Amino acid sequence: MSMMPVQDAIDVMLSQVSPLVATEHLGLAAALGRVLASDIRAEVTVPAFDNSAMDGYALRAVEAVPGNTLPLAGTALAGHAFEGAVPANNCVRITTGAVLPEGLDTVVMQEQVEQAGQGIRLLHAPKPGEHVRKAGEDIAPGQLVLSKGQRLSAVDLGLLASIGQAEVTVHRQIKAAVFSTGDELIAPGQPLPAGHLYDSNRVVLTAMLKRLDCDVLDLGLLPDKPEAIRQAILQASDEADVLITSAGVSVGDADYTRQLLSELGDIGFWKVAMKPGKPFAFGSLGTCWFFGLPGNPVAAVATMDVLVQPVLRRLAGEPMAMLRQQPLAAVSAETLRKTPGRADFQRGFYQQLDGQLQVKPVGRQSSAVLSGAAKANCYIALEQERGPVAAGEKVHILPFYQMLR
Ligand SMILES: Nc1nc2c(c(=O)[nH]1)N[C@H]1C(S)=C(S)[C@@H](COP(=O)(O)OP(=O)(O)OC[C@H]3O[C@@H](n4cnc5c(N)ncnc54)[C@H](O)[C@@H]3O)O[C@H]1N2
Ligand code: MOO
Repeated sequence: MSMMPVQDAIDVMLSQVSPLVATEHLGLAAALGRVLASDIRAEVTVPAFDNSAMDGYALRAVEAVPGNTLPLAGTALAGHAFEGAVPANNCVRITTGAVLPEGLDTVVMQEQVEQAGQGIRLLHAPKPGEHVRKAGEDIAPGQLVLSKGQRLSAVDLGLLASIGQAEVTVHRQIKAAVFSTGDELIAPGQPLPAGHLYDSNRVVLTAMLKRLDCDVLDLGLLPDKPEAIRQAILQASDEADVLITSAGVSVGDADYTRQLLSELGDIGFWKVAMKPGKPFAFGSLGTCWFFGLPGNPVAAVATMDVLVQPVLRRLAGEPMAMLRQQPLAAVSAETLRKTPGRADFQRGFYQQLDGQLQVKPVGRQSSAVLSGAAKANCYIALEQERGPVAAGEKVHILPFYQMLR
């Protein structure tokens, strides 16, 4: 089987999955990171009334002649409006957010007046409407506030609260099963026998899935025994929407996962022209999608970020238009090794320097070494057919804020 270019692999997967249809109603406190299942339109006006943007004095702009003294007719505090009519050539003491009294149109900041007996003396001529927030200037009734498919941020939740909404309808969470395989693996916290290493992939993958608000079904650390792996695959296909495994997808003697998958389900494709991450497998087990990630820790992370992330976001209900990762242009500070044939996702650190982004590789670039990846803040994404990069050449980077870190 030949290697599939990265974008083709993403396109093939996206052409097959569609958003989970089930939805649920959640209170705002539980909705952070969830994906909206319908458009949200405002039923209210925000702000609901003309109000003051400053602490100061409300008046009529036509009566505000510098040097004149205006007597105080009363007080308007936030939450406690001034009731009644304001006599001609009077003003009202007002605080930020208080209702603008009937008939008044302008607010003068308190720093721009002098106290004068029972009133104030104006030091400047305000513009009509100065420091007044008009009713509806933020949101009008019927206005689209948030669109279906939007993943809710902290600010989005605040926006919903500001229009009086206490609940939202969101897509249900993706149920994602995860397991690790390998007789050489030991759970963290245990002593490490000779020839073994700790199972870090399951920890990383679970955390990355939580970043996308998935409900994780941890099927544990499995030995290289076909029967154990078969049971886990069957459980995942019964209970989960996706199964994400690491290791066992290459050509080694104990690489059972891919073998079992072709027996129990369908392999869509295997091998992507990506470094790290070549032995990635995609397929299905009935209604459960399967992603077989390479065992090397950095390869598992990179394939999760670049290949699996868009597919999970689509499944969660995000629109196609939101899924494409947005590379930035940067200048490489160093020469980079690269051979044509696979798109390379080197781990880099970028910063702003002399008005442009500059990037350099960090740590050892081996796909078995997590320490370099932990210091990086971006992938240096080198195109499939590109060769070595000289210092000073333009490259594309994918900042980790777009990734599942
Ligand atoms: N003859 C070939 N050998 C290899 C090829 C190839 O094309 N031909 N590809 C290499 C590449 S690239 C990768 S990546 C790995 C992927 O192999 P597998 O996905 O089958 O994974 P394993 O061989 O079982 O393990 C690879 C490596 O990762 C460690 N590992 C596995 N699971 C975990 C875990 N949960 N936590 C931490 N580390 C893990 C494992 O011990 C190995 O060191 O194959 C190359 N070989
Ligand atoms: O491509 Mo493997 O996934 O580099 O080490």
